[in-house]
Amino acid sequence: MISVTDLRKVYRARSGEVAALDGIDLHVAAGEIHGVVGRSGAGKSTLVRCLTAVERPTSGSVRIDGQELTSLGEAGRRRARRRIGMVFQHVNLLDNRSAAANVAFPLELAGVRRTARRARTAELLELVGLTDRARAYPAQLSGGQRQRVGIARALATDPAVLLCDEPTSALDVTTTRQILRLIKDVRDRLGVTVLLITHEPSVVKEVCDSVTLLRDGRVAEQGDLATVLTRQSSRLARDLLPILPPDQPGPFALLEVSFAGDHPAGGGEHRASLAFAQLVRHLDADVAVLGGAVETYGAQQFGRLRIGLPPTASVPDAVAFLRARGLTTEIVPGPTATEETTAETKEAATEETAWGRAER
Ligand SMILES: Nc1ncnc2c1ncn2[C@@H]1O[C@H](COP(=O)(O)OP(=O)(O)OP(=O)(O)O)[C@@H](O)[C@H]1O
Repeated sequence: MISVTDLRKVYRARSGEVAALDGIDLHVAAGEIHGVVGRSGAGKSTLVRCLTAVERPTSGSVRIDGQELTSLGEAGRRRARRRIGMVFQHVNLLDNRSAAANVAFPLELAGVRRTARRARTAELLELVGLTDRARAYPAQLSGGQRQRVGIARALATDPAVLLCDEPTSALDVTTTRQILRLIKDVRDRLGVTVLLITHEPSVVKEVCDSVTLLRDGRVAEQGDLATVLTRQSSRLARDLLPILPPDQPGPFALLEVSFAGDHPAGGGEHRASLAFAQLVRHLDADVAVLGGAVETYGAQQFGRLRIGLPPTASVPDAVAFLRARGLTTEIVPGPTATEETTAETKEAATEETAWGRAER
């Protein structure tokens, strides 16, 4: 549905050229919710402008719903924009129009007749849970309600893609969660493809099926959520499943284990805890759980655990054992390892880096 290939946008500034986007590939299947996350300056706004054909890329291709945007003239770009519903951080509703009239506005512009307009507006207000606030003016609505009106308005012309640019950045935690649930609900009911741009990694784990981490105009990490969160040295996994560093060094070699799988309560196997129990038996040594973060989203459970191995245990053996059971396992380099394990740790860590590079 959304297909961006080798997209580059270079701005000429007084200080020289700035590559705001430097070879972006991004493919989002129909009906998927894809998150694009990145810090300030990563290139998110430039990407939004290229996707909405407001900005012409320096090179590369942007296809939405099968249509190439980069080669269109002004009229074609205007038409293409109608296939994209936009939701912004600041909703920009028309103050002198009621919620219903705001939702109806794009239908008026598209020349939809009054009766059809009314029916569609009622349907959309019902979809976003605002039927009883149809006559309220923006000043009489809360921030979350205004965003709901914004979502209904974006969906009015039945777009193929809903592009949400920082849709929750101005909202509190509870309202953020409600709006994200609404976006998911809208996708489930209408099958619309959603691209959600945000600087907050936590937004991604709430609703996204897949994610792209942008850094300095490039794709730093990309894939479905489970793959990205269990990838070796994933920056997103560290942000989304943070583990506090240990209070004090102990006589342990430290391993970090990441996993994703079906939630055990839903009948899924509890791969990680099974593997740890087996590891204890295999090593015939105590394995300490020193920290961790486990979260459940939908039917999936994601986790990162830091475990400590006693000096008697072989680190490479433990790493191989856990990896063979499908768990992403990394050695945490640090001063906590004993002399004997340090050599092994370094060796394994070198392998680790090479493996990471090979994978990329
Ligand atoms: N019109 C422009 N002229 C020159 N440089 C620009 C222009 N627009 C963006 N840039 C530069 O391109 C890079 C990416 O900017 P962009 O606004 O896309 O990032 P962003 O991820 O949206 O950041 P933020 O979250 O702060 O909005 C930055 O280095 C920015 O300074």
